Amino acid sequence: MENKADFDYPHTFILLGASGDLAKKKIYPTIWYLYRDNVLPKNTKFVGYARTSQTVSEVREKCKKYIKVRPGEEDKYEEFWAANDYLAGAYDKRIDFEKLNQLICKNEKGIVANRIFYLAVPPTVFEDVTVNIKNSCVAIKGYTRVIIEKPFGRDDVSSDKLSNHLANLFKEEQIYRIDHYLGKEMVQNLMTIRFANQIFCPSWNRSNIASVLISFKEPFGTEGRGGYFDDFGMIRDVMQNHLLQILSLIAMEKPVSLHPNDIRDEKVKVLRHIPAIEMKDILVGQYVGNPNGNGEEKLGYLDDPTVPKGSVTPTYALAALWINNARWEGVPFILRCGKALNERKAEVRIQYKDVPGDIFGGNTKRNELVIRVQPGEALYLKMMSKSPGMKFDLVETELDLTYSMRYREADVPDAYERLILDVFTGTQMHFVRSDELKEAWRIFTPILQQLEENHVQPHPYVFGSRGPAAADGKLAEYNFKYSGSYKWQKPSIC
Ligand SMILES: NC(=O)C1=CN([C@@H]2O[C@H](COP(=O)(O)OP(=O)(O)OC[C@H]3O[C@@H](n4cnc5c(N)ncnc54)[C@H](OP(=O)(O)O)[C@@H]3O)[C@@H](O)[C@H]2O)C=CC1
Ligand SMILES: O=C1O[C@H](COP(=O)(O)O)[C@@H](O)[C@H](O)[C@H]1O
Repeated sequence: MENKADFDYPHTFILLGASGDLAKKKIYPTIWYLYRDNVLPKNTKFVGYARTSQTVSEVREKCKKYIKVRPGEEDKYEEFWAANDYLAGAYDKRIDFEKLNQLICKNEKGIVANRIFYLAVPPTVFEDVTVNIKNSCVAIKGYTRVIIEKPFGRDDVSSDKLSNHLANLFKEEQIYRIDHYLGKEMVQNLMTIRFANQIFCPSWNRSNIASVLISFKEPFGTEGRGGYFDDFGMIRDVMQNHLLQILSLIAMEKPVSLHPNDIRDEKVKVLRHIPAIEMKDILVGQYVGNPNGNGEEKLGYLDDPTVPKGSVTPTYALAALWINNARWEGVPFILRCGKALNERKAEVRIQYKDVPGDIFGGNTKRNELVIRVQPGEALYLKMMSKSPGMKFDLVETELDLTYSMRYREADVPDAYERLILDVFTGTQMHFVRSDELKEAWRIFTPILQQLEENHVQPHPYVFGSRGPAAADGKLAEYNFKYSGSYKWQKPSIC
């Protein structure tokens, strides 16, 4: 936090794009939960702004489906909406932003007051909105912070343009680039797992680790969002941001301290060791229809009427990234993500090398440290043990930290709750810095260009399957061994 006393000043949270999907599904519910839990500064007001002419009651009605109000919270909920205002205005008219400024000033009473702008708007109006905030709406005394959502450009050139545009208007300390995966419990746990456990630190390197697999799977397709998605594709949607962020937290060196800039310095450093992805190291896929997916017909990506005919946009991608430094040279970091797959899952698998000098007749299996981000946060280490009893056989088993069992009372907050609260407290640890973004685009832009210019045909995979058949072959190629022999005995409480 810049200054603890900041929390005593009036704050205004301004949601631009307040009529949109993200606003109603995610941002309004999140600010309500933060308000309900009394973690926001006492005098916080909320202002929605968008082109649509509507009242606060209408906004409230639209959000109803997505907001949870528990019994006993009704009065607080009324109070929350009473702290809300809404103004309709254009994104490109300075005069409208001057009106917005007047509305914000109502809460401020001429003293020090802080303002947070959340840009839940499409990239097309991004530049206008930020210029208008700068010209008409910055706090006179107090801070102005701006939260922005991806896409942060679509390649290195457009991302640099956006970064330069923002840098001309705001200081880096004012800009909070959200990658909501950085707000997830197990992603935030990565540094603790690594740097607070002597057992992992010494083995976290090329001498011991064979490969690292970072996966994101979703069981649904683009579902009418195909038009938007088609312009970006799976690599830009998930791999270049969420999965690469996870990679950098797994691979970076220990930061000097927990200061946000020390952490981000290390993330940038490790990214600088990664060369741009080569064509030989990528496999892309696109889902096709499944007449009997989960008991009902599932349409293929190209069947979505909002998707351009014959599109080769990937809905699945697997890529191996190489980190050319002393710790990781030769260890493949496999990033894998896809829509319309068999399950919802985000996880990391750190697969250790085979035990050298085997004395167990080749029956040992590799250790694997699995960090399950979602669903059901868990950390488990697959290991070999003697089978209990008279025999001297080996069994594959696990050391298991399943959150729902170990921390039954814990309330794991949603990623957006943590991240928005971080903006109020002024901590940028879990936000993307501009130089990180630059490195991310350096790694991904060439391969995106090659895929697009060469119109590379994606491998088809059936909606609801594990992805293209060729992907498992790729995993083996990158020294990720799947034996299929591991069996987990689900505890009855799980
Ligand atoms: N604490 C907990 O909650 C714990 C839960 N478990 C559960 O036990 C089950 C098994 O554990 P897990 O570590 O996943 O065991 P496995 O090593 O058997 O891995 C299973 C995963 O491997 C992948 N896979 C399947 N076929 C192949 C193939 N031919 N080639 C390569 N990969 C393949 C699949 O994921 P994909 O489709 O993504 O490739 C599958 O989910 C899981 O459901 C796990 O969640 C285990 C331990 C603790
Ligand atoms: O950023 C994105 O993430 C979501 C998945 O988020 P999760 O928190 O539900 O795992 C994904 O559906 C979307 O396409 C992508 O833009």
